[in-house]
Amino acid sequence: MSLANLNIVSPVQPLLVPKQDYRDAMARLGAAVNIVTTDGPQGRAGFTATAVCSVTDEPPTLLVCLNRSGSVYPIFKANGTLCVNTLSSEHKALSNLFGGKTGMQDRFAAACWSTLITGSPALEGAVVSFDCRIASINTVGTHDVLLCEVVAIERQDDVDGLVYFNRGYQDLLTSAPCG
Ligand SMILES: NC(=O)C1=CN([C@@H]2O[C@H](COP(=O)(O)OP(=O)(O)OC[C@H]3O[C@@H](n4cnc5c(N)ncnc54)[C@H](O)[C@@H]3O)[C@@H](O)[C@H]2O)C=CC1
Ligand SMILES: Cc1cc2nc3c(=O)[nH]c(=O)nc-3n(C[C@H](O)[C@H](O)[C@H](O)COP(=O)(O)O)c2cc1C
Repeated sequence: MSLANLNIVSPVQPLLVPKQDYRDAMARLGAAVNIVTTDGPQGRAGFTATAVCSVTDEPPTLLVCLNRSGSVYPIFKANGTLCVNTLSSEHKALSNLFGGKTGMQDRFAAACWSTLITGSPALEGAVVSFDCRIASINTVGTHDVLLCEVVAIERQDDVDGLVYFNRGYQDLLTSAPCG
């Protein structure tokens, strides 16, 4: 038999773990907290996201996983640009506000914003803001994976970071206390 005829994908599908087991396990995987924003022809929108990570530095690319059932989904897709604002320890209330069910006006009124290149809102006081154009989109289950090329960066090196772990927030100190 030639190698080309070998069936390397098993016809027997292994059973998948239940959704709640997966969520309980993912709750133990700490992650940075971000507010992802956009502005453009379809208007302004933003949402809290932990499903963000670096893909490659050539070209500088990160990914954002966005639930297609969210009110913000069609706005991001149509605008084609976004800004990933990584939150500091001062931003816990803002994270909850952008985490759903609040109108866009109220979400954005709670903080100060500027713009970098794309026009997507950059959060003042963010640990870092990555201004991006959406280069491609892959659909996986309930989410779209947005592959985003970074066109501008703004950093603040002297603020403490924020991590979401065990369904709660933890501060990340920029410099450990002396002693
Ligand atoms: N990737 C996502 O879409 C995430 C969505 N959320 C949203 O925030 C709500 C509160 O989250 P938690 O307090 O952490 O409790 P939870 O029990 O609903 O979620 C636990 C963990 O599972 C993962 N998760 C939750 N919903 C998910 C989804 N639809 N797709 C993929 N992964 C998901 C995340 O890592 C989350 O921290 C969730 O119910 C969900 O709506 C939270 C974190 C990530
Ligand atoms: C801590 C936290 C992390 C979240 N991470 C994501 C994420 O990575 N991707 C996502 O699509 N939604 C995520 N969400 C949910 C969105 O923020 C929420 O669905 C979004 O604000 C849209 O809500 P709306 O449909 O009420 O406008 C997260 C929520 C919280 C509180």
